[in-house]
Amino acid sequence: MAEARIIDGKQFALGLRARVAKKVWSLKRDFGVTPGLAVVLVGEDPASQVYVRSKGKATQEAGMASFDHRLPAEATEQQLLELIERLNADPAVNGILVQLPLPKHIDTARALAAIDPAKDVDGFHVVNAGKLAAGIPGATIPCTPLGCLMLVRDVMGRNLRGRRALVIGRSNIVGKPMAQLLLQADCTVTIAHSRTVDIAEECRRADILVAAVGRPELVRGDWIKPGAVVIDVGMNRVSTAEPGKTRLVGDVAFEEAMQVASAVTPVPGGVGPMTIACLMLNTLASACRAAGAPVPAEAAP
Ligand SMILES: NC(=O)C1=CN([C@@H]2O[C@H](COP(=O)(O)OP(=O)(O)OC[C@H]3O[C@@H](n4cnc5c(N)ncnc54)[C@H](OP(=O)(O)O)[C@@H]3O)[C@@H](O)[C@H]2O)C=CC1
Ligand SMILES: Nc1nc(=O)c2c([nH]1)NC[C@@H]1CN(c3ccc(C(=O)N[C@@H](CCC(=O)O)C(=O)O)cc3)C=[N+]21
Ligand SMILES: [Mg+2]
Repeated sequence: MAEARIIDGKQFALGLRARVAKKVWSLKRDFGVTPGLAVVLVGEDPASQVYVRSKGKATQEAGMASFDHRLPAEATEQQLLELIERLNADPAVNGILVQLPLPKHIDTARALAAIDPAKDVDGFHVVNAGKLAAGIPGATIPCTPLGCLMLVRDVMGRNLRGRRALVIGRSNIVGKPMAQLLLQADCTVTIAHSRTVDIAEECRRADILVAAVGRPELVRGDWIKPGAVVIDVGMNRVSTAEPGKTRLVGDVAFEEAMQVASAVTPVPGGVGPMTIACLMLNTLASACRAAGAPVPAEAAP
């Protein structure tokens, strides 16, 4: 069989960001509104600093206002909650993203609950998670699952009815909302996790396989159904033969998957860039709702 198609998430994300930038411009022209995204980083974790910088750059490239807020690693939970309250009250801020993970002395659930659900561009607030689960329109959809669904539809078409989907991972930020989206799209959805008995066998049934685990190359080629579409969310930094040098690998053994699947996302260049593009889309959508302007259809899949 021929090798699988490599799903170019980087290219798709560039296109999405260009569509967002156009709509930002018309929102300015027609409603006099410039969307604004505030990113809050607590502490100096180098990986988080890299993400936060690329989010700020993407925000400006989309013509939106970017607000950067840094708190020291020792900041108290109260200081973070006060900052979130100020951002909730600031009309120039349409989106608030509190970069995760937070230092251990801060209660993540409490911080996320403090964000105004209308400004929760991550879609992590229980109001948005609940709306997604209950099928209530107007929810903000978490960026990574939304981006994954866009890539699946780009390959398989919009109609996913009756497809068997397996999501590996059940976190609130990736696995669970991913499963909800696929269910809403009429797939037959299974969720696997660390207590799943025979994960390879579950994988072999799946037409759509989404791996969001955080285990380098866990998913092997012989776990994959021939012709399946494989979405690799994993971002694992592993050491190489060269001392001090690291590289990024996904949760899927990419070369093996390419021999069996019909399409596979690479790491990097797959899901990661889609997460950022969907964050831009969600920020635009929040600004549209605040201004009473039509919400882009792509934000409500
Ligand atoms: N590209 C992007 O934009 C993003 C990438 N990521 C990446 O995606 C991955 C997952 O992230 P996240 O959901 O936050 O991670 P979590 O650690 O919160 O969740 C991991 C999930 O995988 C399950 N799991 C762990 N080990 C196994 C195993 N051996 N077999 C089966 N299931 C297992 C866990 O099961 P249990 O619940 O039983 O513990 C858990 O449900 C990470 O690599 C992360 O870096 C995350 C966000 C965005
Ligand atoms: N509140 C919050 N929201 C998040 O959405 C959030 C978060 N916290 N904490 C961390 C994770 C991780 N995450 C990524 C975003 C972009 C890439 C990305 O752009 N990756 C590129 C480049 C990777 C590289 O080269 O380092 C790629 O995969 O091609 C990856 C991962 C968002 N997260
Ligand atoms: Mg996200």
